[in-house]
Amino acid sequence: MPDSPAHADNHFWRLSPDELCRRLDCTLAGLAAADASGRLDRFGPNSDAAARTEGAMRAILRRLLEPLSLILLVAGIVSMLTGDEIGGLIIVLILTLSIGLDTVQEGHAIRAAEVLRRSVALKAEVKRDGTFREIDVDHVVPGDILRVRAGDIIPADALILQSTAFTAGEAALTGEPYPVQKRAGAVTDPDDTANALFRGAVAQTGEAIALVVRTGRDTVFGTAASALAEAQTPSPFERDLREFGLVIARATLALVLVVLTVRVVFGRPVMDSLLFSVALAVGLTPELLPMITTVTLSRGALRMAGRKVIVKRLAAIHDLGAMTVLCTDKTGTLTSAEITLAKSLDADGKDDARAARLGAIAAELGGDRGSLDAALVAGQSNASQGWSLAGRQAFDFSRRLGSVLATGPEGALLIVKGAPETVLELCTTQRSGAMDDDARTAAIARVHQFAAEGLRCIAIASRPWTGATREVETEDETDLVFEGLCAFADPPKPTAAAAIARLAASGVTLKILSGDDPVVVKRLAGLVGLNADRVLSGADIAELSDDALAVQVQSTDAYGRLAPDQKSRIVKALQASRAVVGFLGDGINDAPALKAADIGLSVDGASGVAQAAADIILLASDLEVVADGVEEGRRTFANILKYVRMGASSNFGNMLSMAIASIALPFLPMLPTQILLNNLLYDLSELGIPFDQVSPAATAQPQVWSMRRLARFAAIMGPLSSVFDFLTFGALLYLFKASPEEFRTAWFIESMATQILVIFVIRTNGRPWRNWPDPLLSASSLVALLVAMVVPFTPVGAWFGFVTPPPIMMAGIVLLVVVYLACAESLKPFAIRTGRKD
Ligand SMILES: Nc1ncnc2c1ncn2[C@@H]1O[C@H](COP(=O)(O)OP(=O)(O)OP(=O)(O)O)[C@@H](O)[C@H]1O
Ligand SMILES: [Mg+2]
Repeated sequence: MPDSPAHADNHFWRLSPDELCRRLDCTLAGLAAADASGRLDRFGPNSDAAARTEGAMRAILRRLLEPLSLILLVAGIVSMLTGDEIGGLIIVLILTLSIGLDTVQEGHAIRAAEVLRRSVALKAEVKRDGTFREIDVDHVVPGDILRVRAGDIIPADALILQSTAFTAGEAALTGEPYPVQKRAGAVTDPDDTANALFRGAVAQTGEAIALVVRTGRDTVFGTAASALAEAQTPSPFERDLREFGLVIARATLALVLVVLTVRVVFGRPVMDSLLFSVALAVGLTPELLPMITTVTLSRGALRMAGRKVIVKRLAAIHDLGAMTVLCTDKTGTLTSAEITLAKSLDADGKDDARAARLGAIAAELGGDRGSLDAALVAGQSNASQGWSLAGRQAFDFSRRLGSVLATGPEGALLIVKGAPETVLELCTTQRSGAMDDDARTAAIARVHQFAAEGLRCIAIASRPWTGATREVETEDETDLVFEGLCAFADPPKPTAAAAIARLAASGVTLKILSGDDPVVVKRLAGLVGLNADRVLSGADIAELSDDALAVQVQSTDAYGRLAPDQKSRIVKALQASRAVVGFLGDGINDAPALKAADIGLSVDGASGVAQAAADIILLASDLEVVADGVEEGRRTFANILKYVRMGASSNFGNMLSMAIASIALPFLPMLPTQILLNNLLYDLSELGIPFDQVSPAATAQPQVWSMRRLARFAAIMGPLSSVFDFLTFGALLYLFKASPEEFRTAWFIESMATQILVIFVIRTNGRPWRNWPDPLLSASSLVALLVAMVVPFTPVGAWFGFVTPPPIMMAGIVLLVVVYLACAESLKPFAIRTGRKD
């Protein structure tokens, strides 16, 4: 048998189950666990194999092969061979150290984040050793017997063996916008795939059992197009960050070429000038930026995990911190997940258990996975005893209706349940006689009265089935007998109001986007402290143009009776006015909105589509957890901003001064090895940034990344740094009459001190002494500074070409550094002042 099932047959749906079993060497009873693990080795994991993490050796090689590293390596080796052993050795040593530092930090961070992401990996239900069990989607193998239910993402290509009311959404694969019916049985048209499931489609309704034929990249649509594919477009934050790196890289290249050309044209030694230019380029490139971002984000992800928030897409941490509006569905987040059956009434409103019993039969046999169904089943134990399933029309969130054809003591009975107004429309009689408009109005009035008491209702209807039993069609759901109402208690969580207040205080507005009755939504909104003056319903929204909706969503915080696509429409309407929108939901009906939102939040145990569409998974379905996550997100972002600000102002400013000086001065302002040491120590000083704490002010409001604000910051702080560099040059040359060696040493010290110490100014928007950094950041910067200060005075300094400067020169340097820091602190408010349009 061929190892790749792709060879088995390109059109597996044309084959019978028996033929496929023969080719796949399996039976319809499912695999034994041992067999399955053998198959996993043979066929590989059911995933996009390209997503493998790189090993340490590869990571090192990748960094070594970057142009700058390569030039440095060659330059170091050439220096060693041509007599400058110490100089060459230093270059190679520094290169090794920075690559090592980078690899270890980043590798560690990426692994930690990966472990977290795995902990919320999607599950699939397959039959192993005779029973259905949940396994990681990656571990599904050809030959497995698979069970999928509404809300799942199909994990592999498979042939349907059995199905009930099963439809699949294949829009992502085939472009077909509507769910298609899927059922077992041979097809007559060879291109008809009604009996096939494809990896990445979404199970929309019902349930199916199927034989897995292909997995992973062998599947018909591969892994790229499907709902399982994790490929995401970069967020504005990621794009800008990359752009920022690119801008600096281009500036570096231009600068270095100018320096090199000018020096060579003026007859300076070529090799010296080349090495100097390369060192300058190394000093200029924000080579730590990717590492610092990854490490900071991963550390953020770890801290968030401690607060029950798992991040699937790292950049979502920033987006969460930037979020201004959070839309949420109602059940489970604002209310407790445990909905309970409170009352069962007959058509006239009298207490009667029949409605609940029929509801429970439909829920148990129907097998949908909603919380209302769970409450029905729990409320009427063993209701379905003696009844068996003959057909079904799975619950549809757009119609808000579903039905079950059951056979039992009363014969064959169609049981319909759903939203009261929908079901009542379809009823023509009730137990006691005809069902007229008055009776309907009375029933709706009862529903609203319950809603005012905090109970939500569904209606139950039935119809004796005549003729042979078969699958239920929409047309069958007419001429129904109204059986009564089931009322459920769905009380607000005790913590909800406080969490909403906390979110509001931190600049995040909450909006309820529910499929439930507007009356129920209105009451709940009032209870948890939201603006409940006005509730828009799905019907209201359908009347509005996109522009009109964009205006309405500004002032309306509660919505009811929304269809799934209306939830995403509201999200888009909010985005139109530049809000950063989060959506929190767990149902199959929330998936479109989760995708549309800037940040999709779901909960552990939510339906597969919701989890797959989400960027962030909450381990506890609680708004408190979201508020915690928002805080962490802002904290993480603030730390990334520190590094970016440092790079954009002090580091870049210093290297710019160096480039200008190298053209203006008759000697090199700093030797290549000195620049490399400078750069290494500077990098070292910043290692503590991801661990740093953040002032409460920096997390109080949504933090949006803004290139404009960064440019403003750089435009003020950069020149300031250069002014002081030139003051230093002037003082050294004309006041202290420094020799080239003294000049380099003194400037090395000045440049290290200003670059490193300014972090204490930049890291907070307030006064530095009001907000001390984390000990780790203090330690990393002060140790780096100490090394920079001490090296010139030791024998090691001589290897780098340092000399001991006279005390009076050192005093001058110290004075300059102090004045620089004071100036930086006084200019800071202007550099960070935010314009109204930001
Ligand atoms: N299993 C079910 N049986 C009968 N009716 C149902 C069922 N599930 C949902 N409904 C009806 O459809 C409506 C919308 O469903 P649901 O409340 O789950 O939507 P939602 O948008 O997820 O709302 P929520 O904000 O409560 O999570 C319900 O109010 C109810 O009337
Ligand atoms: Mg819901």
